[in-house]
Amino acid sequence: MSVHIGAKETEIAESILLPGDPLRAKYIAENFLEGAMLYNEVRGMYGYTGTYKGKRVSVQGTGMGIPSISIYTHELIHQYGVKQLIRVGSCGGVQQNIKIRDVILAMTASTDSSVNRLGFKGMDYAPAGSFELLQKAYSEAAKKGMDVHVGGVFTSDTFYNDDPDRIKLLNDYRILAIEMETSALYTIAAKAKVQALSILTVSDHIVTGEETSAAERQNTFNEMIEIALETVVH
Ligand SMILES: O=P(O)(O)O[C@H]1O[C@H](CO)[C@@H](O)[C@H]1O
Ligand SMILES: O=c1cc[nH]c(=O)[nH]1
Repeated sequence: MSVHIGAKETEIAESILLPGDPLRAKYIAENFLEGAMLYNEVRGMYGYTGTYKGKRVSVQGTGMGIPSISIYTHELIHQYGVKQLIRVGSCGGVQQNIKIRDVILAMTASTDSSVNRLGFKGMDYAPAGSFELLQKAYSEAAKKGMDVHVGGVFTSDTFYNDDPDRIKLLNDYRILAIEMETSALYTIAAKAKVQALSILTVSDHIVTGEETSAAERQNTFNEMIEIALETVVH
Protein backbone atom coordinates (compact mmCIF):
# COMPACT_ATOMS: atom_id res chain seq x y z
CA MET A 1 0.00 0.00 0.00
CA SER A 2 1.09 3.56 -0.65
CA VAL A 3 -0.34 6.65 1.03
CA HIS A 4 -3.09 7.13 -1.57
CA ILE A 5 -3.39 3.70 -3.24
CA GLY A 6 -4.65 0.67 -1.33
CA ALA A 7 -3.24 -2.02 -3.66
CA LYS A 8 -0.75 -4.75 -2.74
CA GLU A 9 2.66 -4.37 -4.45
CA THR A 10 1.90 -6.88 -7.22
CA GLU A 11 -1.66 -5.81 -7.98
CA ILE A 12 -0.84 -3.04 -10.48
CA ALA A 13 0.41 -3.75 -14.03
CA GLU A 14 3.51 -2.14 -15.57
CA SER A 15 1.27 -0.44 -18.16
CA ILE A 16 -1.50 1.85 -16.95
CA LEU A 17 -4.18 4.16 -18.37
CA LEU A 18 -4.77 7.36 -16.41
CA PRO A 19 -8.12 9.15 -16.77
CA GLY A 20 -8.71 12.21 -14.57
CA ASP A 21 -12.21 11.00 -13.73
CA PRO A 22 -12.33 7.87 -11.51
CA LEU A 23 -15.68 6.93 -13.08
CA ARG A 24 -13.92 6.86 -16.48
CA ALA A 25 -11.53 4.35 -14.91
CA LYS A 26 -14.52 2.22 -13.90
CA TYR A 27 -16.01 2.59 -17.39
CA ILE A 28 -12.74 1.46 -19.02
CA ALA A 29 -12.38 -1.49 -16.65
CA GLU A 30 -15.96 -2.64 -17.18
CA ASN A 31 -16.08 -2.17 -20.95
CA PHE A 32 -12.56 -2.85 -22.22
CA LEU A 33 -10.68 -5.07 -19.74
CA GLU A 34 -11.20 -8.76 -19.11
CA GLY A 35 -11.30 -10.02 -15.52
CA ALA A 36 -10.90 -6.52 -14.10
CA MET A 37 -10.25 -6.46 -10.34
CA LEU A 38 -10.79 -3.30 -8.27
CA TYR A 39 -7.55 -2.64 -6.36
CA ASN A 40 -8.19 0.88 -5.07
CA GLU A 41 -11.08 2.77 -3.53
CA VAL A 42 -9.11 5.14 -1.31
CA ARG A 43 -10.69 8.64 -1.74
CA GLY A 44 -13.01 7.09 -4.36
CA MET A 45 -10.12 7.21 -6.83
CA TYR A 46 -10.83 3.86 -8.46
CA GLY A 47 -8.03 1.68 -9.80
CA TYR A 48 -8.46 -1.66 -11.61
CA THR A 49 -6.23 -4.32 -13.15
CA GLY A 50 -7.35 -6.70 -15.88
CA THR A 51 -6.17 -7.86 -19.28
CA TYR A 52 -6.54 -6.47 -22.79
CA LYS A 53 -5.85 -8.91 -25.65
CA GLY A 54 -4.02 -11.08 -23.12
CA LYS A 55 -1.78 -8.32 -21.72
CA ARG A 56 -2.04 -7.20 -18.11
CA VAL A 57 -3.15 -3.55 -17.97
CA SER A 58 -4.28 -1.27 -15.13
CA VAL A 59 -6.41 1.85 -15.14
CA GLN A 60 -6.26 4.44 -12.37
CA GLY A 61 -8.17 7.70 -11.83
CA THR A 62 -5.83 10.61 -11.11
CA GLY A 63 -8.18 13.45 -10.15
CA MET A 64 -7.91 16.94 -11.63
CA GLY A 65 -4.86 19.16 -11.80
CA ILE A 66 -1.12 18.90 -11.32
CA PRO A 67 -1.04 18.25 -7.55
CA SER A 68 -3.43 15.32 -7.83
CA ILE A 69 -1.89 13.56 -10.85
CA SER A 70 1.58 14.13 -9.37
CA ILE A 71 0.66 12.15 -6.26
CA TYR A 72 -0.74 9.20 -8.21
CA THR A 73 2.04 9.02 -10.81
CA HIS A 74 4.74 9.30 -8.14
CA GLU A 75 3.27 6.42 -6.12
CA LEU A 76 2.53 4.29 -9.20
CA ILE A 77 6.09 4.62 -10.49
CA HIS A 78 8.08 4.54 -7.27
CA GLN A 79 6.00 2.17 -5.16
CA TYR A 80 4.35 -0.07 -7.75
CA GLY A 81 6.99 -0.16 -10.50
CA VAL A 82 4.75 1.19 -13.29
CA LYS A 83 6.75 1.76 -16.50
CA GLN A 84 4.23 2.96 -19.13
CA LEU A 85 1.68 5.64 -18.28
CA ILE A 86 -0.93 6.81 -20.77
CA ARG A 87 -3.27 9.61 -19.76
CA VAL A 88 -6.71 9.37 -21.38
CA GLY A 89 -8.25 12.78 -20.73
CA SER A 90 -10.57 15.45 -22.00
CA CYS A 91 -9.44 18.89 -23.19
CA GLY A 92 -10.66 22.19 -24.60
CA GLY A 93 -9.77 22.89 -28.25
CA VAL A 94 -7.89 26.10 -29.07
CA GLN A 95 -7.05 26.10 -32.82
CA GLN A 96 -9.84 26.59 -35.36
CA ASN A 97 -9.00 23.35 -37.16
CA ILE A 98 -9.50 21.36 -33.93
CA LYS A 99 -13.09 20.18 -33.70
CA ILE A 100 -14.98 18.75 -30.76
CA ARG A 101 -14.63 14.95 -30.56
CA ASP A 102 -11.18 15.11 -32.21
CA VAL A 103 -8.36 13.13 -30.61
CA ILE A 104 -5.01 14.76 -29.81
CA LEU A 105 -1.65 13.10 -29.11
CA ALA A 106 0.24 15.54 -26.89
CA MET A 107 3.84 15.86 -28.06
CA THR A 108 4.69 18.55 -25.48
CA ALA A 109 2.98 20.37 -22.64
CA SER A 110 3.56 24.06 -21.91
CA THR A 111 2.15 25.29 -18.61
CA ASP A 112 1.31 28.25 -16.37
CA SER A 113 2.17 26.13 -13.31
CA SER A 114 5.24 27.19 -11.33
CA VAL A 115 5.97 23.64 -10.14
CA ASN A 116 8.66 22.96 -12.74
CA ARG A 117 10.27 26.38 -12.39
CA LEU A 118 10.65 25.73 -8.67
CA GLY A 119 12.19 22.32 -9.38
CA PHE A 120 14.46 23.70 -12.12
CA LYS A 121 15.85 26.64 -10.13
CA GLY A 122 13.97 29.26 -12.15
CA MET A 123 14.80 27.76 -15.56
CA ASP A 124 12.21 26.46 -18.03
CA TYR A 125 11.90 22.72 -18.66
CA ALA A 126 10.16 21.40 -21.82
CA PRO A 127 7.98 18.41 -20.83
CA ALA A 128 7.71 16.00 -23.79
CA GLY A 129 5.88 12.71 -24.29
CA SER A 130 7.61 9.40 -25.03
CA PHE A 131 8.45 9.26 -28.75
CA GLU A 132 8.02 5.47 -28.75
CA LEU A 133 4.49 5.67 -27.31
CA LEU A 134 3.61 8.61 -29.56
CA GLN A 135 4.76 6.76 -32.65
CA LYS A 136 2.83 3.62 -31.67
CA ALA A 137 -0.32 5.60 -30.80
CA TYR A 138 -0.16 7.44 -34.13
CA SER A 139 0.25 4.24 -36.08
CA GLU A 140 -2.51 2.42 -34.15
CA ALA A 141 -4.88 5.35 -34.82
CA ALA A 142 -3.96 5.27 -38.53
CA LYS A 143 -4.62 1.50 -38.68
CA LYS A 144 -8.13 2.18 -37.35
CA GLY A 145 -8.64 4.98 -39.89
CA MET A 146 -8.84 7.58 -37.11
CA ASP A 147 -7.55 11.09 -37.77
CA VAL A 148 -5.56 12.45 -34.84
CA HIS A 149 -3.79 15.76 -34.23
CA VAL A 150 -0.22 15.70 -32.93
CA GLY A 151 1.32 18.74 -31.26
CA GLY A 152 1.70 20.85 -28.15
CA VAL A 153 -0.97 21.21 -25.47
CA PHE A 154 -1.21 23.62 -22.54
CA THR A 155 -1.51 22.36 -18.96
CA SER A 156 -3.35 24.98 -16.93
CA ASP A 157 -3.65 25.39 -13.18
CA THR A 158 -7.08 26.91 -13.71
CA PHE A 159 -10.19 25.58 -15.40
CA TYR A 160 -12.10 28.89 -15.22
CA ASN A 161 -10.01 31.65 -16.79
CA ASP A 162 -11.53 34.73 -18.41
CA ASP A 163 -8.34 36.40 -19.70
CA PRO A 164 -8.99 36.85 -23.48
CA ASP A 165 -5.29 37.55 -24.15
CA ARG A 166 -4.37 34.09 -22.95
CA ILE A 167 -6.28 32.30 -25.69
CA LYS A 168 -4.76 34.57 -28.35
CA LEU A 169 -1.29 33.82 -27.01
CA LEU A 170 -1.89 30.05 -26.99
CA ASN A 171 -3.37 30.28 -30.46
CA ASP A 172 -0.40 32.26 -31.80
CA TYR A 173 2.01 29.62 -30.48
CA ARG A 174 0.11 26.73 -32.11
CA ILE A 175 -1.11 25.16 -28.86
CA LEU A 176 -3.77 22.64 -29.88
CA ALA A 177 -5.75 22.36 -26.65
CA ILE A 178 -5.90 23.09 -22.90
CA GLU A 179 -6.07 20.54 -20.09
CA MET A 180 -4.73 20.30 -16.53
CA GLU A 181 -2.26 17.41 -16.00
CA THR A 182 0.09 16.54 -18.87
CA SER A 183 3.02 18.79 -17.98
CA ALA A 184 3.37 17.08 -14.59
CA LEU A 185 2.94 13.58 -16.02
CA TYR A 186 5.72 14.12 -18.59
CA THR A 187 8.07 15.73 -16.10
CA ILE A 188 7.68 13.05 -13.43
CA ALA A 189 8.00 10.25 -16.02
CA ALA A 190 11.15 11.78 -17.54
CA LYS A 191 12.91 12.00 -14.20
CA ALA A 192 11.97 8.41 -13.36
CA LYS A 193 13.06 7.23 -16.86
CA VAL A 194 9.68 5.67 -17.68
CA GLN A 195 7.39 6.25 -20.68
CA ALA A 196 4.40 8.59 -20.68
CA LEU A 197 1.91 9.90 -23.24
CA SER A 198 -1.29 11.94 -23.07
CA ILE A 199 -4.09 11.08 -25.45
CA LEU A 200 -6.87 13.64 -25.22
CA THR A 201 -10.39 13.98 -26.58
CA VAL A 202 -11.68 17.48 -27.31
CA SER A 203 -14.79 17.80 -25.13
CA ASP A 204 -15.42 21.49 -25.87
CA HIS A 205 -13.93 24.35 -27.87
CA ILE A 206 -12.56 27.31 -25.94
CA VAL A 207 -12.99 29.78 -28.83
CA THR A 208 -16.20 28.66 -30.54
CA GLY A 209 -17.96 27.49 -27.35
CA GLU A 210 -19.04 24.20 -29.00
CA GLU A 211 -19.67 21.33 -26.57
CA THR A 212 -20.27 17.61 -26.80
CA SER A 213 -23.28 15.89 -25.27
CA ALA A 214 -22.68 13.26 -22.60
CA ALA A 215 -23.47 10.46 -25.09
CA GLU A 216 -21.14 11.90 -27.73
CA ARG A 217 -18.36 12.20 -25.19
CA GLN A 218 -18.68 8.56 -24.27
CA ASN A 219 -18.43 7.39 -27.88
CA THR A 220 -15.45 9.53 -28.76
CA PHE A 221 -13.78 8.65 -25.48
CA ASN A 222 -14.01 5.06 -26.74
CA GLU A 223 -11.75 5.94 -29.69
CA MET A 224 -9.14 7.46 -27.38
CA ILE A 225 -9.32 4.46 -25.04
CA GLU A 226 -8.90 2.02 -27.93
CA ILE A 227 -5.85 3.91 -29.21
CA ALA A 228 -4.33 3.84 -25.71
CA LEU A 229 -4.95 0.11 -25.22
CA GLU A 230 -3.65 -0.79 -28.68
CA THR A 231 -0.54 1.28 -27.95
CA VAL A 232 0.05 -0.71 -24.77
CA VAL A 233 -0.23 -4.12 -26.47
CA HIS A 234 1.89 -3.37 -29.55
O1 LIG B 1 -11.22 14.59 -18.27
P1 LIG B 1 -9.99 14.71 -17.43
O2 LIG B 1 -9.03 13.59 -17.65
O3 LIG B 1 -10.28 14.93 -15.95
O4 LIG B 1 -9.22 16.03 -17.96
C1 LIG B 1 -9.74 17.35 -18.02
O5 LIG B 1 -10.97 17.52 -17.33
C2 LIG B 1 -10.76 18.16 -16.05
C3 LIG B 1 -11.49 19.49 -16.04
O6 LIG B 1 -12.84 19.33 -16.23
C4 LIG B 1 -9.26 18.34 -15.91
O7 LIG B 1 -8.75 17.25 -15.18
C5 LIG B 1 -8.82 18.35 -17.35
O8 LIG B 1 -7.47 18.06 -17.58
O1 LIG C 1 -11.90 23.39 -21.56
C1 LIG C 1 -11.46 22.38 -21.01
C2 LIG C 1 -12.02 21.11 -21.25
C3 LIG C 1 -11.52 20.05 -20.60
N1 LIG C 1 -10.52 20.23 -19.74
C4 LIG C 1 -9.97 21.43 -19.50
O2 LIG C 1 -9.06 21.56 -18.70
N2 LIG C 1 -10.46 22.48 -20.15
